[in-house]
Amino acid sequence: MAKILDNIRQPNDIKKVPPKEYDQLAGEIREFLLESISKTGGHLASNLGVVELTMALHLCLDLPKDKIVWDVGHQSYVHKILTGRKDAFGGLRTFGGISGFPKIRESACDAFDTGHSSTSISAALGYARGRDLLGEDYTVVAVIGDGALTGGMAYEAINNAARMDKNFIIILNDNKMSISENVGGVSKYLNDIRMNESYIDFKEDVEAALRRIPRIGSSVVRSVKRSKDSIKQFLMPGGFFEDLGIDYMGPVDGHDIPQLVRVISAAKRKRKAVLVHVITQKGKGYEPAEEDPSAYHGVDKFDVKTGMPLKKSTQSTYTQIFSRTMLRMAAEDEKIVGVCAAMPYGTGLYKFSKQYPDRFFDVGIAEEHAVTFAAGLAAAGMKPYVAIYSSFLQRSYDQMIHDVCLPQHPVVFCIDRAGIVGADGETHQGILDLSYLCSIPGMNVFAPKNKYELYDVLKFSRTFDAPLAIRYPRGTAYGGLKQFRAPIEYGKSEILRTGARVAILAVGSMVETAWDVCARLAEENIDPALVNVRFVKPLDRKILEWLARDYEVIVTMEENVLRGGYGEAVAAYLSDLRCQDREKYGARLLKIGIPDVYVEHGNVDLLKESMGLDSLSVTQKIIKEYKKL
Ligand SMILES: Cc1ncc(C[n+]2csc(CCOP(=O)(O)OP(=O)(O)O)c2C)c(N)n1
Ligand SMILES: CC(=O)[C@@H](O)[C@H](O)COP(=O)(O)O
Ligand SMILES: [Mg+2]
Repeated sequence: MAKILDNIRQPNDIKKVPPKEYDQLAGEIREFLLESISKTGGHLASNLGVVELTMALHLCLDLPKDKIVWDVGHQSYVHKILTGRKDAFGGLRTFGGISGFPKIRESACDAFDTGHSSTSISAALGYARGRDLLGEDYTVVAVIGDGALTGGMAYEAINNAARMDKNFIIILNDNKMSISENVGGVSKYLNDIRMNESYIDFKEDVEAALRRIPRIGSSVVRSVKRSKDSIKQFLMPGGFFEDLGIDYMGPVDGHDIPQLVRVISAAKRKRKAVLVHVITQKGKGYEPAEEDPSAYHGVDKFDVKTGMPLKKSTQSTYTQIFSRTMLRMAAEDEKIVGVCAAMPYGTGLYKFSKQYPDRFFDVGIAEEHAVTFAAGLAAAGMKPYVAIYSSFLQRSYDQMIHDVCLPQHPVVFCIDRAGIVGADGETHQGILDLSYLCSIPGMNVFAPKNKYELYDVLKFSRTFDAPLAIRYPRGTAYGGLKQFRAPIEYGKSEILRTGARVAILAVGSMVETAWDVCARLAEENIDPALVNVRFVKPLDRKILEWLARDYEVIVTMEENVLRGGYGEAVAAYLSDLRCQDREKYGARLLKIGIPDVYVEHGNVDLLKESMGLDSLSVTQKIIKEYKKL
């Protein structure tokens, strides 16, 4: 049977659909999302939850003239389907395929690239201010989730938006969920409003009735609106926003298209900033996702019938090693506390949160606060472990300097998703952390070579009385090289092979690759030394002096951009040594790492190969260098 969705081929095509067919179209979109994402993986529950909201926005707006900025952007699949990209979903998040996030390069209907949380209101406000300065006329809408609304940047923007005297629309998509249950005061506030079940017309009817009271009616309404008690919440939910000068409309049923169209159309007529509070269900329309939206936030390929993943990995991930070790350490030391920013599952603190609820803090999507909060915990005598993804920790650069490293509070940063993460693309690749961490005076940086060493360095961290950052990649934990397990010694690297003429210094995940490179080089009668760097900062100067003196080519390997990375630190030190004695420290340096670029989405191995980080590419580069000797 012909599908309505088949006629949605370009932006605004939805406007040709008769209203009586909206529900059928919504059903077809959900069916398409399930069919497609079950084959490719991606973000499911959030997109199932915004089908009607996205349809209503597309019915009320004229894209690409009007602008929608999707916060985080993981919920923009329906927007992409309605703007002519349905047929590209077979390649979702694959190399050269469409992104899982909005990308201006992909479509003029993607007004702003997103990926990290809580940026939408700022970006949209910038659009609106630019529009007004240029005397242009289009609608600007930020769509932000209740989770993203726990991010501080959103309040900086809301504070600024309150001064708008032209139309500016914020759609708050409230589904009570971040990736896990949403947390904090904001979530409670929104829950109270939601519980109130006050609908727009009912609230207006009550207000109109009050105003009809002769002589005193209007003043009654005014005093109620000024009252601090719950009746205000009833009559005027969203008081927080209203008190800031932002009109509040809602709560609105986020699955009722006619109601949404009516409210969004009304919001478009406002000559100020207006927040439309939309209530949706994350995972709507797919029972397994409705039951457990966290589990279906980000999915691998799965069986639509059962909801189960098609392949279940039996090997531990670095996240699981971290999770298990945290539980063991916490059992022995009550000073150990765990902090995360809205990602207990992803970072491996979920079990810790269940076993030690009083010593676990999920601060919401608030990485800046998480770090300074941890510094406060350390100042109070606790031993804080901040579990956070490499790319999200970028947010907390100043807090790591100002609140942790300058005062030398012993905070441990457990940095997951360090290196190429793959499918999430540019915004999520963890390829900058060695650079930004090593630039901070007083920070110590460790990269474990395998799962045993992650365990060992976590145990080492317990009594380490200074800031320590431990970075490890997404996914399966390398279980090889277990024969090498020298005790962790502060600032010391680990020599795995001595060899001759060529010496490889490999960082973290690159040790596994380097071990394979050594095997390949052996076939060319090249017998390199191999050092597991371990401490990226401080440098193990003794080892570097030895290699610079006794070897002819030094190779550094890191899954990080070269700029400001380990290789450049080694280069600087070798240069200092040569200033002392050019002859003595004459080794040449070959740096292997990620160039000064952003890395798009795709398969991890494929991306590494494209940047020359794979074993064969590294081997060929070393042979080429060796032949110059
Ligand atoms: C700075 C930052 N921290 C963490 C994340 C990971 N993350 C992606 S979506 C999400 C939850 C967003 O919740 P919400 O805004 O309510 O959207 P929903 O999935 O409920 O639609 C989180 C924590 C991120 N993308 N950016
Ligand atoms: C949208 C977002 O930022 C998160 O959902 C992120 O995609 C999670 O990444 P992992 O899948 O590596 O946990
Ligand atoms: Mg949410």
